[in-house]
Amino acid sequence: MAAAPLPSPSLAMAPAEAAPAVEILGVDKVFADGTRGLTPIDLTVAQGEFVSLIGPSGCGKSTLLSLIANLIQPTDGRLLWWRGGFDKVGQPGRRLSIVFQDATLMPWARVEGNVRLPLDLARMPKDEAAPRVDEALALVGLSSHGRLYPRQLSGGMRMRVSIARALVTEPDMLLMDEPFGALDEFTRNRLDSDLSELWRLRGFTTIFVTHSIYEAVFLSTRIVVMAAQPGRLFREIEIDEPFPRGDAFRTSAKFADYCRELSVALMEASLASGRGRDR
Ligand SMILES: Nc1ncnc2c1ncn2[C@@H]1O[C@H](COP(=O)(O)OP(=O)(O)OP(=O)(O)O)[C@@H](O)[C@H]1O
Repeated sequence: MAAAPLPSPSLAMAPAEAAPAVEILGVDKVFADGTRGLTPIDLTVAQGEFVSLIGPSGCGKSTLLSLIANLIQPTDGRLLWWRGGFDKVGQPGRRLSIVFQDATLMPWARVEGNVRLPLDLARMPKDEAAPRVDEALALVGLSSHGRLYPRQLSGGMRMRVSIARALVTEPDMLLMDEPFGALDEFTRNRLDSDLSELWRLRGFTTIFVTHSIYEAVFLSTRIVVMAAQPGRLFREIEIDEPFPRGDAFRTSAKFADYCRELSVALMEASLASGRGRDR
């Protein structure tokens, strides 16, 4: 994704002073069959942060993301989006988009039609939508691919289309559930670099689910480690490295130190899983 510089201000460098984008207040989730997805969780993500959720399988990462996306409701506790209810989400400054692991493109529609889908659903006139689709495709480096069909694209390109579709609504918050998990490591590294640059330039708050230690360290301003049985927050690690980040960071001793620290935290989270709450 060759992200073109944009004039929009980035809050990404000052998350500590930024207002909350989402507040998760004593939220837990018990599913209809009695499975406890999460024990009560308190977590605030500030505007402009890039927060990764990582932890053993079943620790509730996707459940937490689905709660933030309002796709499911908490059993107890509440969430605030930009200090308000979900009814205000979608208004300017409060736009939310989600990207799933599977690109889920419409096979019968061209790339540009797939990217335009959220604007079509919002009944935006085609002539108004067209420049936004072009811009979103440019952001992910697919300007010349708009007339192709999904079957003509590689897995990495399909995921770029999925990201363009999320960006076309100009989100203030982007939720990503293991978007690059199915890609080879080389493609994943490139998409990570491009996503990091897009995030830096556009300043959207990002909450990113991953199983990859390297990916979490490379992308995040903060990593939230979770433990399972029951799903809960276990530890937080701030990644104190300026942006833009590139291969120099990926190959640095500091990067290796963070990876080691996160790896130890994950081992401890794994050991703590199934042993009830630890904080
Ligand atoms: N719809 C559901 N009904 C019942 N149990 C569910 C449902 N969705 C998730 N769970 C359970 O809630 C717990 C948390 O699941 P979740 O998918 O959020 O974990 P995860 O950390 O995203 O896992 P993974 O890393 O394997 O994707 C698991 O025990 C899971 O089996």
